[in-house]
Amino acid sequence: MGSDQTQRHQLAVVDLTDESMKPGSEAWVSACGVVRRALEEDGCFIALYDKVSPVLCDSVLSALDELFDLPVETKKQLTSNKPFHSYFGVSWLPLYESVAIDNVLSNDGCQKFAHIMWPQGNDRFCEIMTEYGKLTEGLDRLAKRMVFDSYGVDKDRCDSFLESNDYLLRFLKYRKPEKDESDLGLHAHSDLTLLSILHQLNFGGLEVKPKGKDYWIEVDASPSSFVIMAGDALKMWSNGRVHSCEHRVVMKKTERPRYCVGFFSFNGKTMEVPEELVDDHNPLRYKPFDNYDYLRFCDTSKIKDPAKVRLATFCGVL
Ligand SMILES: O=C(O)CCC(=O)C(=O)O
Ligand SMILES: [Fe+2]
Repeated sequence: MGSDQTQRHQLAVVDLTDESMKPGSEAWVSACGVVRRALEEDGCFIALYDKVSPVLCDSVLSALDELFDLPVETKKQLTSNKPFHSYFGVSWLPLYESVAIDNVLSNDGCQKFAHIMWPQGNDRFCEIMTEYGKLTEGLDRLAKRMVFDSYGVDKDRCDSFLESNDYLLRFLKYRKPEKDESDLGLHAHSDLTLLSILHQLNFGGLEVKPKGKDYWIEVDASPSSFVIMAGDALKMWSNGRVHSCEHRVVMKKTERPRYCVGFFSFNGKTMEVPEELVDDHNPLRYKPFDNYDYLRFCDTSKIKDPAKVRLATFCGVL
């Protein structure tokens, strides 16, 4: 449906490489407006961010080749008591496989992961992923600060919110489809996160569906462009203003596997809608909630419900 519409619908691009864009400056205020509109209408925007260098991207790519070459039995040893934090590979998504480092920025997050994958550990892998994680955290903080600013929620509240953010660094590999196999890499879904930052390392394939539309927009890959997407938790925090982005992956015709890195944020403390986002036109829609309770809630059959329904059943104000 509507390939013309798809071509006309461009996702917002926000250039965060501009060092002069400091909070409070004219450029910052205008960019915050773009971010807010994009998250409300499309659920995502493209951030241009050059702190993660092409050299680091290449190192991540080689590290991922090495990681995914390990036997499936080894990767399956990655388990977690948090839902959606373990190895993921299922027969109904034959092209897709992923593993993740929980608490990637903690002292032992990477080390614990590396010891599961390589019994002797892997210092080089940890160095690369720690550097990558820190730089991507910078982008996450910037994006959240822009969201808070755009809704008039002050810096101190943003800082204290960020203090209780947890980060999961997920590595995703998609093999090329065999002849007669579907090219669907990952089914349409929205994430349970606050923000999901997706970095398509070598090939595109990610598609997003803008709010209320019936077409998909392809997102190009480049080392310096990151897709910043709102998840269900940010939708609840924003009193339903932000759209929790629906997305999927359709594999391109490539010989090489596609690699993507997802930097997913959750909040470890009870979250509530800030008072700035509630008024007569926008009455309170969600009760205070716990992000990890929400993951546990979705871990059962609820994950199959449309995002709107599962959010309302989880903590909607009746
Ligand atoms: O591979 C991608 O581009 C998307 C991954 C994704 O949507 C996810 O892990 O939730
Ligand atoms: Fe996703």
